[in-house]
Amino acid sequence: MRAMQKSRSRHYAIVPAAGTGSRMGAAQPKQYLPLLGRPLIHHALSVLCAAPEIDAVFVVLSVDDREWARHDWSGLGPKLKPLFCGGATRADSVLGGLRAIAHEAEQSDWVLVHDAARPCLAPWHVDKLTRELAHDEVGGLLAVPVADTLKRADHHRHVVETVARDSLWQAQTPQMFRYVMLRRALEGARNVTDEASAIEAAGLRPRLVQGDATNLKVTYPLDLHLAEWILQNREGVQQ
Ligand SMILES: Nc1ccn([C@@H]2O[C@H](COP(=O)(O)OP(=O)(O)OP(=O)(O)O)[C@@H](O)[C@H]2O)c(=O)n1
Ligand SMILES: C[C@](O)(CO)[C@H](O)COP(=O)(O)O
Repeated sequence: MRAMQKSRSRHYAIVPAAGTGSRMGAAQPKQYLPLLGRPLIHHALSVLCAAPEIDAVFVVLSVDDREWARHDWSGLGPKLKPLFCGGATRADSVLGGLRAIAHEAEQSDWVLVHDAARPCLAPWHVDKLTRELAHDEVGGLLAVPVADTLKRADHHRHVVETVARDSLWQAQTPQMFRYVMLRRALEGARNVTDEASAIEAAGLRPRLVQGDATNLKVTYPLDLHLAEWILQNREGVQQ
C-alpha cells in the first residue's frame, strides 16, 4: 500500500549498538560511556534523528540490554526506535535490524548503517552521503583516503614491505545501500566487518564518498578523549 502512496524512497538509519566494547576494557559497553554529559551513543542518534532526510532511526541493542531503559531518550523525538535483536557479530546485528524492519521497509528504500561507536557524526556527513548517492545504483560509504605511509609487518613486527597507499581508503560509517540489496548481501556474506564488504562480495562496487577524520570510531580509551575534543572544537571543519 505504501508503495502506491509514496513519492520517494525512504531513508532508514540502523545503528548497531549490541557490542561489548572489549577493546575499550570499560565496566560497561562503550556506547553507554559518558561523553560530554550524555551516553556516547546519544550524540550520533541526535544527529540522525534531526536529519531531515532520515525517516526513522532504529537502534539495534543486545537481546539482554538493561542499560537502554535507564536513560531518557525522549528529547530525540518520535523517529527513534530501539530493537532488541542484536547478534553475536556486528553483521548479525545489522541483519537482525534489517529483518526486524521488513514490515515497513520497501525494497528500494535506503538504509544508512552507522556505528553507535562513532559519536562525532555531523549533519554535513549525512547530508553529503545522501546527496552524493541519491542517484547511485549501488550505494556507498563515507571514507577517507589513507594519508600515512603503510608498512606490512612480519610476526616479529619487522617491516617486510611498504604498501603503496594510492587508491587506499579507510572505511567509515554511515554506509548507505538499498534495503533489499543490503539484506541479500548480508544473508550471503556474514563474515564481514562492514556492509560495503558484503556488497562487494555480491560482485558490486560501492562508491566512496569522502568524509573526514573527525568521524572517528571510539575503540580504545584514548579515542574517547579525542571524541570529546572533536565535539567541542571542530567548528569550521565542515567541508
Ligand atoms: N555483536 C555486535 C558487535 C558490534 N556491534 C556494534 O558495531 C559497532 C562497531 O563495532 P566495534 O567498534 O567493534 O564495537 P564492539 O564490538 O563493541 O567493540 P570490540 O570489538 O572492542 O569488542 C559498535 O557500535 C558495536 O556496538 C553490534 O551491534 N553487535
Ligand atoms: C564499519 C567500520 O566502522 C568501518 O570502519 C568497521 O569496519 C567496524 O569495525 P570493527 O571490526 O567492528 O571494529
